[in-house]
Amino acid sequence: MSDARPYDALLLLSFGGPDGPDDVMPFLENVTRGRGIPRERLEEVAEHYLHFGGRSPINDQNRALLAALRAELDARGLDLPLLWGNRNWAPYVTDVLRQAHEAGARRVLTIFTSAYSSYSSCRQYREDLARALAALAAEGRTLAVDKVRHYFNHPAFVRTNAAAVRTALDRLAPQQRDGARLVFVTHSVPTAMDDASGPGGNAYVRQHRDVAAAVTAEVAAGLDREPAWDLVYCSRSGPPSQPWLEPDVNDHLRELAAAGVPAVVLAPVGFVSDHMEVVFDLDTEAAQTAAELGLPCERAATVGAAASFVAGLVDLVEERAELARGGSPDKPFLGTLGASHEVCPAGCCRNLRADLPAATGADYAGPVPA
Ligand SMILES: CC1=C(CCC(=O)O)c2cc3nc(cc4[nH]c(cc5[nH]c(cc1n2)c(C)c5CCC(=O)O)c(CCC(=O)O)c4C)C(CCC(=O)O)=C3C
Ligand SMILES: [Fe+2]
Repeated sequence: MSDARPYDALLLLSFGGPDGPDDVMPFLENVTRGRGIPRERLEEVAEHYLHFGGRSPINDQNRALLAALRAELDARGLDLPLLWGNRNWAPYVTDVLRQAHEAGARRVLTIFTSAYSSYSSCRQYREDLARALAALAAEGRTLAVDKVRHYFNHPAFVRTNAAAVRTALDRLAPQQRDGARLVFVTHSVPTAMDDASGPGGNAYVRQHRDVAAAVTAEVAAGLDREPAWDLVYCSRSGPPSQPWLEPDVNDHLRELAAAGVPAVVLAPVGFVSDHMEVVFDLDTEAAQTAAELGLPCERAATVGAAASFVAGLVDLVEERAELARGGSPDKPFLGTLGASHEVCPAGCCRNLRADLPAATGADYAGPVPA
């Protein structure tokens, strides 16, 4: 029987993005406040958004995911309200949690639109939640928030990505397919951020490598060979003096072409849907690089609102609820790292700039008045 108790609402927590040209600069200012991103980089990224009419794809992607989640919750008889809140653009998480509290919610379960550990992909969302809870506590509203575990190695995430890679391979001409390289892509982060990721450090890279290997193993099971793979990065930001994870996807495509690799599948496993990084950095920029090199290149779909992925997310909701009720659910995973924690250990994915409260962690003491 399906059960989400003790939770009385489910929150999809995301990054947010501009909905039109007038939103672009205020959105970018929200994202980069206090982060020392050079002005030229901001102007360049503003151009990427303006190239798409000033509208990020992320909001529509989230709306599609919400609709699919609602349908899957309903199909399992889970009638808890489904909310959507963002860090950098409306609907802002504090406003959404305030409305939820007004409607009677007291214990909210959260899913982040990011599958991995790191300050940017996990702890910063936990800080957003802590800030929202503190603001609401100051208004006399008390809420408790938990999150589902990291889902990078959940079978649903791995297998949905593997199916997308197979589909992309099938789009290549038969004579290119056999030697095609699987190039897994994620968002670059400062190497210092990776060093501080997860309980033991470097979790960001370790988790991505684990996913890449697990997806490749799933793909290989349907072929008569094990394709070669690499993990590369896109969307580097920050000052040039600061080391970020490399290689950049464009540099890597140049190396592969020089080495005579016949074709490439780009698999953006670092992104849960077609964000700006995917439609610009990969589908526009990297596609252009590959075309210049004469290197056949297919981009695999992101998990987006695929039914198999959405079913996995709702499995995680049920798993987390059972844990909260004191049960010991099965925690399925693929790869070598094991099922991740749902309550982050103290100091996990440390903020290198400031020490701020972060919800859903062992070291979180509850709402901190603003
Ligand atoms: C790891 C990671 C994820 C994945 C986890 C997750 O999904 O949360 C992610 C997601 C996203 N990043 C996004 C957009 C931006 N990220 C920026 C800047 C930065 N990202 C960073 C890391 C990450 N970012 C970092 C270390 C910076 C430097 C500044 C800082 O230390 O914080 C900037 C500033 C301009 C620039 O410098 O590029 C923008 C506009 C969007 C929206 C896209 C859309 O609109 O579709 C999404 C989903
Ligand atoms: Fe980003």
